[in-house]
Amino acid sequence: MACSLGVIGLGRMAQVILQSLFEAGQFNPEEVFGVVGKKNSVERVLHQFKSPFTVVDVNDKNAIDVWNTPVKILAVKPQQLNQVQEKCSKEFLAKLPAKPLLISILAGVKLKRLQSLFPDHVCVRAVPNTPALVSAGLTGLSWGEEVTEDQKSLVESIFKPISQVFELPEDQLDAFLALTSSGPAYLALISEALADGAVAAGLPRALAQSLTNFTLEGTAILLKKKELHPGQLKDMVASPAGTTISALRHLEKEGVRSALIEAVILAAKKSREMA
Ligand SMILES: NC(=O)C1=CN([C@@H]2O[C@H](COP(=O)(O)OP(=O)(O)OC[C@H]3O[C@@H](n4cnc5c(N)ncnc54)[C@H](O)[C@@H]3O)[C@@H](O)[C@H]2O)C=CC1
Ligand SMILES: O=C(O)[C@@H]1CCC=N1
Repeated sequence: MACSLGVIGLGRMAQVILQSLFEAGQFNPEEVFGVVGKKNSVERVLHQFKSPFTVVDVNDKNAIDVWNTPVKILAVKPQQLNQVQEKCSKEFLAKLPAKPLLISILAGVKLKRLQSLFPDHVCVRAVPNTPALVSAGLTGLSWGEEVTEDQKSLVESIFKPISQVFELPEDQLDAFLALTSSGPAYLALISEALADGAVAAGLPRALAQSLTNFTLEGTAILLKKKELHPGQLKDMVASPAGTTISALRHLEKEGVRSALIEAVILAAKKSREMA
């Protein structure tokens, strides 16, 4: 049976997307054809999913079948893009009724480059993030030339069950990625550090981590629901001569605000360099 969805590269982010698509019933496992980079990854991926979908490694003779799918998610690292392009089968592409859709989630790689590497495809860029695993993700989308309204709807139907979707001009995608795709790692680091602080101040580890997560979640909900500016919330919490203002004073002295600003700028710069 010809598969409807090809996935090239089944690392961490592709697995998040695929897992969520299966859970949302958006694709059935038997409709999916996956290609991985190494032979021993086949077993790892199948074990992880526990659902029977076709996965082969890039050197398998059947790997070429992935080019026979009308929709593909390209999820290798930017450095692996040329290797993928070398295996692209013109023979299959010529047999497809319409130009197939290639959805690239690669950081930084521009539509212009994708279109020149894969001229027989209609290309789209999607910038997802890991909270998609719990349907709380964000995805930035930029459309390549020739994308039809039907293809736009199809791409949205892939990402909407797992994330809020934002259509953006392509030149904003690096900043979007630096904030939302890399963001979970910054917040995880902050979460771990805050829990360490609570342990140092006397709480048991598991309780400290759980309370930290609730505090982050509650704060995000409060800011969003009440449409508060972060500065307003800070002022609501910091009592005169109280605990919070002494902690905030220390954070400012250590340059935490500036470090976070620079972190996002650096991630956006790195994304641009990956192009
Ligand atoms: N991890 C994240 O949170 C996000 C990642 N991205 C982008 O998603 C892409 C994948 O990232 P990760 O999943 O984190 O990386 P990863 O390293 O976990 O996954 C890449 C996978 O591609 C496989 N691969 C290598 N060469 C291949 C080939 N020729 N054919 C098929 N498969 C091949 C590798 O074996 C590996 O499993 C990157 O381009 C990254 O910029 C975008 C947004 C968020
Ligand atoms: O760290 C990375 O390069 C990828 C892209 C954004 C999140 N993870």
